Amino acid sequence: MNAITVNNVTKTFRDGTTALSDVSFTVNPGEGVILLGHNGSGKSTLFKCISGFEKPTSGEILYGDKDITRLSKRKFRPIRKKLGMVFQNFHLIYNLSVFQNVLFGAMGNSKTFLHTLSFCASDELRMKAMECLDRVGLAHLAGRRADQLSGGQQQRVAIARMLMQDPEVVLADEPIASLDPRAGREVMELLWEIVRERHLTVVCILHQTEVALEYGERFIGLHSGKLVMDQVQGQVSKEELSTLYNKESSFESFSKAGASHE
Ligand SMILES: Nc1ncnc2c1ncn2[C@@H]1O[C@H](COP(=O)(O)OP(=O)(O)OP(=O)(O)O)[C@@H](O)[C@H]1O
Repeated sequence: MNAITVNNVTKTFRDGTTALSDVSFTVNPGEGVILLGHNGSGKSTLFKCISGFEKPTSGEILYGDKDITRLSKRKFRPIRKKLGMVFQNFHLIYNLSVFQNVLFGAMGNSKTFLHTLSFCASDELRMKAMECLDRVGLAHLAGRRADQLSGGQQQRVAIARMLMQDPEVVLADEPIASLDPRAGREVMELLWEIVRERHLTVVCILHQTEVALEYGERFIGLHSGKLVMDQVQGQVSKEELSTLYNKESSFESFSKAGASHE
């Protein structure tokens, strides 16, 4: 298992918007980090940089000892496979079955796209897809079209699809934002159970401060592109987390506990 180290990352887009400004922190293997911040604070940009969809303008992002910002697409591919993504809007293929959606999760590990189509997939892959669906409690819905599921069920399918990848790291971008409170809790409970049982590293963007406090071991806060909070559980209150959502907040009172993680 590898640590993820973000070193002095700045990202300025072509139109001059600086989304991240000199951001540094390390996520240790197996750590459960909640990333918080107001709309536009840079959370998604940071995720895109960590998952290789955006290149930082300066700084480096290490996966273990490899600087992913300098790797070619080909060299980055095996690392990309270790990064499982869960999105707010699930990103399923809605006119395909639940089973087929989960099989697609193996695409990065399979030799060709064809190997992940249900009629071409090996028995081994098919069995694994059913195991992943079973883990999220949806094996009985394998044959149903993805668009005929509730939001909570769709997110569970997305989690099963991610498990097909055998990820080391889970990057969850507001995984419960599209769900009602009850379904959201169920998804968080399931996601956290899975990351704990597999000792996965997780970085999860959340807007719900109570949920964040319940699940996070560590809280990283961004404000206008800057890292303004890095605290472990027990060091931070709901009120302090809430100040991250006020663009006018001043953060001088927060110590960045990052030093304790380095
Ligand atoms: N491709 C882009 N080109 C120009 N500016 C961008 C681009 N992507 C994001 N930004 C800007 O960068 C800043 C950070 O955006 P980002 O989406 O990372 O924030 P966020 O914290 O994820 O917000 P939200 O909670 O609303 O998803 C914003 O000002 C946004 O408008």
